[in-house]
Amino acid sequence: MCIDQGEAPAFFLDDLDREFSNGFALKGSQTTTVIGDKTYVIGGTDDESASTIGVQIFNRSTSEVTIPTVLGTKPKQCKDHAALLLNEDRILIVKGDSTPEDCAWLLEVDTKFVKQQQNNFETEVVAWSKGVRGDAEKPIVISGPSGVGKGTLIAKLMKEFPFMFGFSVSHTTRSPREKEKDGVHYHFTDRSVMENEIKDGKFLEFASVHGNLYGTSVEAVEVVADAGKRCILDIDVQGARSVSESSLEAIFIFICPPSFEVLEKRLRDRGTETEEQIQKRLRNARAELQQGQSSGLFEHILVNDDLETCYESLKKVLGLDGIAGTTPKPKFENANPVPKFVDLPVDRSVSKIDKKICINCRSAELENASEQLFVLDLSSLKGGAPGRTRGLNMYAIDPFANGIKYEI
Ligand SMILES: Nc1nc2c(ncn2[C@@H]2O[C@H](COP(=O)(O)OP(=O)(O)O)[C@@H](O)[C@H]2O)c(=O)[nH]1
Ligand SMILES: Nc1ncnc2c1ncn2[C@@H]1O[C@H](COP(=O)(O)OP(=O)(O)O)[C@@H](O)[C@H]1O
Repeated sequence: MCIDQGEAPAFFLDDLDREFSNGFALKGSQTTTVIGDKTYVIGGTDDESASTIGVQIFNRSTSEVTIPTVLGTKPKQCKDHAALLLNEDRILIVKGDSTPEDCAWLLEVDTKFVKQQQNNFETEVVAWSKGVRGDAEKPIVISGPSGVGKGTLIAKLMKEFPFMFGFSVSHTTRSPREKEKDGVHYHFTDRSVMENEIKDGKFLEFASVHGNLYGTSVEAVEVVADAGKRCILDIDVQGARSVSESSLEAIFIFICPPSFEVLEKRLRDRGTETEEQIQKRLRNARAELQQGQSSGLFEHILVNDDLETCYESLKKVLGLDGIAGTTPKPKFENANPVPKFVDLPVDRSVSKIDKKICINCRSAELENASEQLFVLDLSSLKGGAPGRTRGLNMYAIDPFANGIKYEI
Protein backbone atom coordinates (compact mmCIF):
# COMPACT_ATOMS: atom_id res chain seq x y z
CA MET A 1 0.00 0.00 0.00
CA CYS A 2 1.52 3.27 -1.07
CA ILE A 3 0.60 6.35 0.88
CA ASP A 4 0.79 10.05 0.44
CA GLN A 5 3.23 10.06 -2.34
CA GLY A 6 3.29 10.47 -6.07
CA GLU A 7 2.45 13.46 -8.14
CA ALA A 8 0.33 16.21 -6.66
CA PRO A 9 -3.12 16.50 -8.25
CA ALA A 10 -3.11 18.66 -11.37
CA PHE A 11 -5.55 21.29 -10.09
CA PHE A 12 -3.30 21.66 -7.19
CA LEU A 13 -0.11 22.04 -9.07
CA ASP A 14 -1.65 24.73 -11.23
CA ASP A 15 -2.07 26.75 -8.09
CA LEU A 16 1.22 25.91 -6.56
CA ASP A 17 3.50 26.17 -9.55
CA ARG A 18 3.08 29.94 -9.70
CA GLU A 19 6.30 31.86 -9.34
CA PHE A 20 6.39 34.13 -6.34
CA SER A 21 7.88 37.58 -6.45
CA ASN A 22 10.24 37.05 -3.57
CA GLY A 23 11.37 33.55 -4.09
CA PHE A 24 11.22 30.31 -5.94
CA ALA A 25 8.73 27.79 -7.15
CA LEU A 26 8.79 24.14 -6.32
CA LYS A 27 10.51 22.21 -9.06
CA GLY A 28 11.04 18.66 -10.08
CA SER A 29 9.16 15.76 -8.61
CA GLN A 30 6.68 16.69 -5.93
CA THR A 31 4.85 14.69 -3.34
CA THR A 32 1.89 15.62 -1.21
CA THR A 33 1.19 14.92 2.41
CA VAL A 34 -2.14 15.76 3.99
CA ILE A 35 -2.32 16.86 7.62
CA GLY A 36 -5.77 17.90 8.80
CA ASP A 37 -7.08 20.53 6.43
CA LYS A 38 -3.65 21.35 5.07
CA THR A 39 -1.88 19.74 2.19
CA TYR A 40 1.87 19.99 2.15
CA VAL A 41 3.53 19.81 -1.20
CA ILE A 42 7.18 18.94 -0.96
CA GLY A 43 9.46 19.36 -3.93
CA GLY A 44 12.82 20.48 -5.21
CA THR A 45 13.63 24.16 -5.25
CA ASP A 46 15.21 26.19 -8.00
CA ASP A 47 17.98 27.37 -5.73
CA GLU A 48 20.34 24.62 -6.77
CA SER A 49 23.45 26.04 -5.18
CA ALA A 50 22.14 26.02 -1.63
CA SER A 51 18.75 24.45 -1.01
CA THR A 52 17.36 21.22 -2.13
CA ILE A 53 13.88 20.78 -0.74
CA GLY A 54 11.01 23.17 -0.34
CA VAL A 55 7.50 22.95 0.97
CA GLN A 56 4.32 24.76 0.09
CA ILE A 57 1.10 24.59 2.04
CA PHE A 58 -2.41 24.61 0.71
CA ASN A 59 -5.08 25.25 3.30
CA ARG A 60 -8.30 23.72 2.05
CA SER A 61 -10.57 25.45 4.54
CA THR A 62 -9.33 28.93 3.66
CA SER A 63 -8.06 28.20 0.12
CA GLU A 64 -4.87 29.90 1.16
CA VAL A 65 -1.65 28.97 -0.62
CA THR A 66 1.63 29.83 1.01
CA ILE A 67 4.84 30.94 -0.58
CA PRO A 68 7.19 27.97 -1.00
CA THR A 69 9.67 27.72 1.80
CA VAL A 70 13.02 26.05 1.92
CA LEU A 71 13.02 23.00 4.13
CA GLY A 72 16.67 22.37 4.41
CA THR A 73 20.05 23.30 3.12
CA LYS A 74 21.96 20.46 1.65
CA PRO A 75 24.97 20.56 -0.62
CA LYS A 76 23.48 18.46 -3.36
CA GLN A 77 20.49 18.98 -5.53
CA CYS A 78 17.50 16.90 -4.69
CA LYS A 79 16.16 15.05 -7.65
CA ASP A 80 13.98 12.54 -6.01
CA HIS A 81 12.15 12.17 -2.80
CA ALA A 82 9.13 10.64 -1.17
CA ALA A 83 7.38 12.28 1.75
CA LEU A 84 5.47 10.32 4.30
CA LEU A 85 3.29 11.48 7.11
CA LEU A 86 4.44 9.87 10.32
CA ASN A 87 2.09 11.60 12.67
CA GLU A 88 0.57 15.00 13.13
CA ASP A 89 3.87 16.67 13.71
CA ARG A 90 6.21 14.81 11.51
CA ILE A 91 6.86 14.28 7.89
CA LEU A 92 9.56 11.87 6.99
CA ILE A 93 11.25 12.64 3.72
CA VAL A 94 13.07 9.86 1.98
CA LYS A 95 15.24 11.84 -0.31
CA GLY A 96 17.69 10.90 -2.98
CA ASP A 97 20.25 12.61 -5.14
CA SER A 98 21.11 11.70 -8.64
CA THR A 99 24.76 11.92 -7.78
CA PRO A 100 27.26 9.16 -8.42
CA GLU A 101 26.91 8.16 -4.78
CA ASP A 102 23.18 7.80 -5.16
CA CYS A 103 22.71 8.61 -1.58
CA ALA A 104 19.57 9.33 0.32
CA TRP A 105 18.69 11.05 3.52
CA LEU A 106 15.84 10.56 5.82
CA LEU A 107 14.84 13.97 6.95
CA GLU A 108 12.34 14.82 9.56
CA VAL A 109 10.39 18.02 9.38
CA ASP A 110 8.67 19.43 12.41
CA THR A 111 5.41 20.59 10.89
CA LYS A 112 4.95 23.07 13.70
CA PHE A 113 7.69 25.08 12.06
CA VAL A 114 5.84 24.74 8.79
CA LYS A 115 2.67 25.95 10.44
CA GLN A 116 4.50 28.92 11.85
CA GLN A 117 5.88 29.55 8.37
CA GLN A 118 9.31 30.36 9.52
CA ASN A 119 11.89 30.50 6.86
CA ASN A 120 14.31 27.98 8.13
CA PHE A 121 12.90 24.61 8.92
CA GLU A 122 14.48 22.17 11.19
CA THR A 123 15.27 19.06 9.27
CA GLU A 124 17.26 16.27 10.63
CA VAL A 125 18.69 12.98 9.60
CA VAL A 126 16.75 10.58 11.72
CA ALA A 127 17.81 7.07 10.96
CA TRP A 128 20.57 5.62 12.97
CA SER A 129 21.18 2.60 14.95
CA LYS A 130 19.37 2.09 18.17
CA GLY A 131 20.77 -1.20 19.24
CA VAL A 132 19.39 -3.27 22.03
CA ARG A 133 20.07 -1.80 25.42
CA GLY A 134 21.59 -4.06 27.96
CA ASP A 135 21.02 -3.31 31.63
CA ALA A 136 24.40 -1.60 31.76
CA GLU A 137 23.18 1.06 29.32
CA LYS A 138 19.73 1.77 30.66
CA PRO A 139 19.02 5.18 32.12
CA ILE A 140 18.81 5.27 35.91
CA VAL A 141 15.81 6.75 37.68
CA ILE A 142 16.50 7.75 41.30
CA SER A 143 13.59 8.70 43.54
CA GLY A 144 13.10 9.31 47.21
CA PRO A 145 11.78 11.93 49.60
CA SER A 146 13.26 15.37 49.83
CA GLY A 147 16.42 15.42 51.96
CA VAL A 148 17.10 11.69 51.74
CA GLY A 149 20.39 12.21 49.90
CA LYS A 150 19.56 11.62 46.21
CA GLY A 151 21.50 14.65 45.04
CA THR A 152 24.47 13.75 47.24
CA LEU A 153 24.63 10.19 45.93
CA ILE A 154 24.26 11.28 42.31
CA ALA A 155 26.97 13.92 42.73
CA LYS A 156 29.34 11.27 44.12
CA LEU A 157 28.62 8.94 41.24
CA MET A 158 29.13 11.62 38.62
CA LYS A 159 32.34 12.75 40.29
CA GLU A 160 33.78 9.24 40.38
CA PHE A 161 32.60 8.30 36.90
CA PRO A 162 32.45 11.54 34.96
CA PHE A 163 32.76 9.85 31.57
CA MET A 164 30.13 7.28 32.27
CA PHE A 165 27.14 9.20 33.59
CA GLY A 166 25.31 12.30 32.57
CA PHE A 167 22.62 14.07 34.56
CA SER A 168 19.23 14.70 33.01
CA VAL A 169 18.71 18.39 33.75
CA SER A 170 15.03 18.80 34.60
CA HIS A 171 12.86 21.84 34.12
CA THR A 172 11.25 23.33 37.21
CA THR A 173 9.13 26.32 38.09
CA ARG A 174 10.64 26.58 41.57
CA SER A 175 13.15 29.33 42.32
CA PRO A 176 16.86 28.51 42.27
CA ARG A 177 18.64 27.88 45.57
CA GLU A 178 21.71 29.91 46.35
CA LYS A 179 24.25 27.56 44.80
CA GLU A 180 22.12 26.24 41.98
CA LYS A 181 22.97 27.15 38.39
CA ASP A 182 20.47 27.43 35.59
CA GLY A 183 21.08 24.73 33.00
CA VAL A 184 23.24 22.70 35.38
CA HIS A 185 21.01 21.76 38.32
CA TYR A 186 17.73 22.65 36.65
CA HIS A 187 16.36 24.65 33.80
CA PHE A 188 14.52 27.26 35.86
CA THR A 189 11.44 28.11 33.87
CA ASP A 190 8.28 30.21 34.05
CA ARG A 191 5.16 28.18 34.60
CA SER A 192 3.42 29.48 31.47
CA VAL A 193 6.45 28.61 29.29
CA MET A 194 6.71 25.15 30.78
CA GLU A 195 2.99 24.50 30.43
CA ASN A 196 3.17 25.41 26.75
CA GLU A 197 6.17 23.17 26.21
CA ILE A 198 4.33 20.33 27.91
CA LYS A 199 1.41 20.89 25.53
CA ASP A 200 3.87 20.81 22.65
CA GLY A 201 4.93 17.32 23.67
CA LYS A 202 8.46 18.26 24.69
CA PHE A 203 8.37 16.40 28.00
CA LEU A 204 8.93 12.76 28.65
CA GLU A 205 7.25 13.18 32.03
CA PHE A 206 6.23 15.95 34.38
CA ALA A 207 4.61 16.26 37.79
CA SER A 208 3.53 18.80 40.34
CA VAL A 209 5.80 18.33 43.36
CA HIS A 210 5.66 20.39 46.57
CA GLY A 211 3.59 22.99 44.72
CA ASN A 212 5.92 23.41 41.75
CA LEU A 213 6.06 21.89 38.31
CA TYR A 214 8.97 19.59 37.50
CA GLY A 215 9.60 17.74 34.28
CA THR A 216 12.10 15.83 32.19
CA SER A 217 12.26 17.05 28.63
CA VAL A 218 12.92 14.53 25.92
CA GLU A 219 15.88 16.66 24.99
CA ALA A 220 17.40 16.45 28.49
CA VAL A 221 17.67 12.69 28.13
CA GLU A 222 18.80 12.82 24.51
CA VAL A 223 21.60 15.27 25.23
CA VAL A 224 23.12 12.73 27.62
CA ALA A 225 22.62 9.84 25.21
CA ASP A 226 24.17 11.90 22.40
CA ALA A 227 27.27 12.35 24.54
CA GLY A 228 27.51 8.56 24.77
CA LYS A 229 26.76 8.59 28.49
CA ARG A 230 24.30 6.82 30.71
CA CYS A 231 21.53 9.10 31.88
CA ILE A 232 20.62 9.66 35.55
CA LEU A 233 17.20 11.08 36.36
CA ASP A 234 16.45 12.49 39.84
CA ILE A 235 12.65 12.57 39.75
CA ASP A 236 9.75 12.01 42.13
CA VAL A 237 7.62 8.87 42.36
CA GLN A 238 4.90 10.21 40.01
CA GLY A 239 7.59 10.97 37.43
CA ALA A 240 9.13 7.53 37.89
CA ARG A 241 5.74 5.98 37.23
CA SER A 242 5.34 8.03 34.03
CA VAL A 243 8.78 6.98 32.86
CA SER A 244 7.95 3.34 33.54
CA GLU A 245 4.93 3.75 31.27
CA SER A 246 6.94 5.51 28.56
CA SER A 247 9.18 4.03 25.91
CA LEU A 248 12.28 4.75 27.99
CA GLU A 249 13.58 1.52 29.46
CA ALA A 250 15.18 2.42 32.77
CA ILE A 251 16.40 1.01 36.07
CA PHE A 252 14.35 2.30 39.02
CA ILE A 253 16.01 2.93 42.37
CA PHE A 254 14.32 4.28 45.50
CA ILE A 255 16.30 5.85 48.35
CA CYS A 256 14.91 5.65 51.90
CA PRO A 257 16.08 7.40 55.06
CA PRO A 258 16.96 5.26 58.12
CA SER A 259 14.12 7.01 59.96
CA PHE A 260 11.74 9.89 59.58
CA GLU A 261 13.59 11.84 62.28
CA VAL A 262 16.87 11.55 60.41
CA LEU A 263 15.16 12.72 57.24
CA GLU A 264 13.79 15.78 59.03
CA LYS A 265 17.19 16.57 60.51
CA ARG A 266 18.93 16.35 57.12
CA LEU A 267 16.35 18.57 55.53
CA ARG A 268 16.65 21.18 58.30
CA ASP A 269 20.45 21.01 58.39
CA ARG A 270 20.62 21.52 54.63
CA GLY A 271 19.17 24.96 55.30
CA THR A 272 17.81 25.55 51.81
CA GLU A 273 14.08 25.72 52.60
CA THR A 274 11.85 27.92 54.71
CA GLU A 275 10.02 26.33 57.65
CA GLU A 276 6.83 26.28 55.61
CA GLN A 277 8.56 24.50 52.72
CA ILE A 278 10.15 22.01 55.12
CA GLN A 279 6.75 21.19 56.59
CA LYS A 280 5.30 20.63 53.12
CA ARG A 281 8.22 18.38 52.13
CA LEU A 282 7.89 16.34 55.31
CA ARG A 283 4.14 15.87 54.78
CA ASN A 284 4.78 14.71 51.23
CA ALA A 285 7.66 12.48 52.35
CA ARG A 286 5.29 10.16 54.22
CA ALA A 287 3.24 9.52 51.09
CA GLU A 288 6.36 9.17 48.92
CA LEU A 289 7.93 6.64 51.29
CA GLN A 290 4.75 4.63 51.36
CA GLN A 291 4.39 4.67 47.54
CA GLY A 292 8.07 4.10 46.90
CA GLN A 293 8.21 1.02 49.06
CA SER A 294 4.91 -0.56 48.12
CA SER A 295 4.23 0.32 44.49
CA GLY A 296 6.40 -2.42 43.04
CA LEU A 297 7.81 0.20 40.70
CA PHE A 298 11.29 0.23 42.15
CA GLU A 299 13.56 -2.73 41.51
CA HIS A 300 16.06 -1.54 44.11
CA ILE A 301 15.36 0.10 47.47
CA LEU A 302 18.43 1.43 49.25
CA VAL A 303 18.58 2.86 52.77
CA ASN A 304 20.82 5.90 52.99
CA ASP A 305 22.05 5.66 56.58
CA ASP A 306 25.82 5.80 56.32
CA LEU A 307 26.60 7.65 53.09
CA GLU A 308 29.60 5.54 52.05
CA THR A 309 27.73 2.27 52.66
CA CYS A 310 24.75 3.46 50.64
CA TYR A 311 27.01 4.68 47.87
CA GLU A 312 28.70 1.29 47.68
CA SER A 313 25.27 -0.37 47.46
CA LEU A 314 24.34 1.98 44.65
CA LYS A 315 27.53 1.11 42.77
CA LYS A 316 26.76 -2.56 43.25
CA VAL A 317 23.27 -2.16 41.82
CA LEU A 318 24.85 -0.45 38.81
CA GLY A 319 27.44 -3.18 38.37
CA LEU A 320 30.27 -0.90 39.46
CA ASP A 321 31.28 -2.57 42.71
CA GLY A 322 34.99 -3.06 42.86
CA ILE A 323 35.54 -0.69 39.95
CA ALA A 324 37.80 2.18 40.82
CA GLY A 325 36.42 5.47 39.67
CA THR A 326 37.42 8.08 37.12
CA THR A 327 37.12 5.55 34.33
CA PRO A 328 38.83 7.24 31.41
CA LYS A 329 36.37 6.32 28.66
CA PRO A 330 32.62 5.95 28.23
CA LYS A 331 31.63 2.45 29.15
CA PHE A 332 29.48 1.80 26.11
CA GLU A 333 31.31 0.62 23.13
CA ASN A 334 28.14 1.02 21.11
CA ALA A 335 27.67 4.64 22.02
CA ASN A 336 27.04 6.22 18.67
CA PRO A 337 25.85 9.78 18.91
CA VAL A 338 26.54 10.47 15.25
CA PRO A 339 23.70 9.66 12.89
CA LYS A 340 24.53 7.24 10.16
CA PHE A 341 23.80 8.15 6.61
CA VAL A 342 22.17 5.45 4.64
CA ASP A 343 23.02 4.80 1.04
CA LEU A 344 19.94 4.07 -0.99
CA PRO A 345 19.75 3.71 -4.72
CA VAL A 346 17.67 6.36 -6.46
CA ASP A 347 15.32 3.83 -8.03
CA ARG A 348 12.93 2.77 -5.32
CA SER A 349 9.39 2.77 -4.09
CA VAL A 350 8.21 3.66 -0.64
CA SER A 351 5.24 2.17 1.13
CA LYS A 352 3.90 1.94 4.63
CA ILE A 353 2.54 -1.18 6.27
CA ASP A 354 1.26 -0.74 9.81
CA LYS A 355 4.12 0.83 11.70
CA LYS A 356 6.77 0.03 9.16
CA ILE A 357 7.92 2.01 6.19
CA CYS A 358 9.33 -0.19 3.49
CA ILE A 359 11.75 1.21 0.97
CA ASN A 360 12.16 -1.14 -1.90
CA CYS A 361 15.30 -0.48 -3.86
CA ARG A 362 16.43 -1.70 -7.19
CA SER A 363 20.12 -1.29 -7.57
CA ALA A 364 22.16 -1.69 -10.69
CA GLU A 365 25.18 -2.11 -8.47
CA LEU A 366 23.77 -5.24 -6.95
CA GLU A 367 24.47 -8.29 -9.03
CA ASN A 368 21.50 -9.55 -11.04
CA ALA A 369 19.90 -6.16 -10.48
CA SER A 370 18.46 -7.62 -7.32
CA GLU A 371 16.11 -5.79 -5.03
CA GLN A 372 16.77 -4.78 -1.52
CA LEU A 373 14.24 -3.88 1.10
CA PHE A 374 14.93 -1.32 3.79
CA VAL A 375 12.52 -1.18 6.68
CA LEU A 376 12.03 1.78 8.97
CA ASP A 377 10.34 0.68 12.15
CA LEU A 378 8.23 3.56 13.40
CA SER A 379 6.96 1.82 16.50
CA SER A 380 9.93 3.20 18.43
CA LEU A 381 8.99 6.79 17.67
CA LYS A 382 6.86 7.31 20.76
CA GLY A 383 8.54 9.61 23.22
CA GLY A 384 10.66 11.57 20.80
CA ALA A 385 9.93 15.27 20.71
CA PRO A 386 8.98 16.70 17.34
CA GLY A 387 12.08 17.63 15.47
CA ARG A 388 14.26 15.30 17.47
CA THR A 389 13.29 11.81 16.56
CA ARG A 390 15.65 9.29 18.00
CA GLY A 391 15.90 5.59 17.97
CA LEU A 392 14.16 5.08 14.69
CA ASN A 393 15.12 1.56 13.83
CA MET A 394 16.19 0.99 10.28
CA TYR A 395 17.34 -2.29 8.91
CA ALA A 396 17.89 -3.88 5.56
CA ILE A 397 16.37 -7.10 4.38
CA ASP A 398 17.72 -9.10 1.51
CA PRO A 399 14.52 -10.52 -0.01
CA PHE A 400 16.41 -13.48 -1.46
CA ALA A 401 18.13 -14.36 1.77
CA ASN A 402 14.75 -14.37 3.46
CA GLY A 403 15.88 -12.57 6.54
CA ILE A 404 17.54 -9.57 8.02
CA LYS A 405 20.84 -8.90 6.35
CA TYR A 406 22.29 -6.27 8.54
CA GLU A 407 21.24 -3.59 10.95
CA ILE A 408 22.00 0.05 10.37
N1 LIG B 1 8.59 14.20 38.17
C1 LIG B 1 9.71 14.90 38.30
N2 LIG B 1 10.22 15.13 39.51
C2 LIG B 1 11.37 15.83 39.60
C3 LIG B 1 12.06 16.29 38.46
N3 LIG B 1 13.17 16.93 38.87
C4 LIG B 1 13.19 16.86 40.20
N4 LIG B 1 12.10 16.19 40.64
C5 LIG B 1 11.73 15.86 42.02
O1 LIG B 1 11.18 16.97 42.62
C6 LIG B 1 11.38 16.89 44.03
C7 LIG B 1 11.87 18.19 44.56
O2 LIG B 1 13.14 18.46 44.06
P1 LIG B 1 13.98 19.71 44.59
O3 LIG B 1 13.11 20.92 44.52
O4 LIG B 1 15.27 19.76 43.87
O5 LIG B 1 14.15 19.41 46.12
P2 LIG B 1 14.93 18.28 46.92
O6 LIG B 1 14.41 16.95 46.54
O7 LIG B 1 14.61 18.63 48.32
O8 LIG B 1 16.38 18.43 46.63
C8 LIG B 1 12.34 15.72 44.22
O9 LIG B 1 11.58 14.58 44.62
C9 LIG B 1 12.92 15.48 42.87
O10 LIG B 1 13.27 14.12 42.69
C10 LIG B 1 11.50 16.01 37.19
O11 LIG B 1 12.00 16.36 36.14
N5 LIG B 1 10.33 15.32 37.17
N1 LIG C 1 24.05 9.45 54.47
C1 LIG C 1 24.02 10.71 54.88
N2 LIG C 1 24.35 11.01 56.12
C2 LIG C 1 24.31 12.29 56.56
N3 LIG C 1 23.92 13.33 55.81
C3 LIG C 1 23.58 13.08 54.53
C4 LIG C 1 23.60 11.76 54.00
N4 LIG C 1 23.20 11.83 52.71
C5 LIG C 1 22.95 13.11 52.45
N5 LIG C 1 23.16 13.88 53.53
C6 LIG C 1 22.94 15.33 53.67
O1 LIG C 1 21.53 15.49 53.72
C7 LIG C 1 21.13 16.69 53.06
C8 LIG C 1 20.13 16.33 51.99
O2 LIG C 1 20.77 15.62 50.94
P1 LIG C 1 20.41 15.89 49.42
O3 LIG C 1 21.39 15.13 48.63
O4 LIG C 1 20.30 17.35 49.18
O5 LIG C 1 18.96 15.23 49.36
P2 LIG C 1 17.90 15.16 48.20
O6 LIG C 1 18.61 15.45 46.92
O7 LIG C 1 17.36 13.79 48.28
O8 LIG C 1 16.87 16.20 48.54
C9 LIG C 1 22.39 17.32 52.50
O9 LIG C 1 22.81 18.34 53.38
C10 LIG C 1 23.40 16.17 52.51
O10 LIG C 1 24.72 16.63 52.70
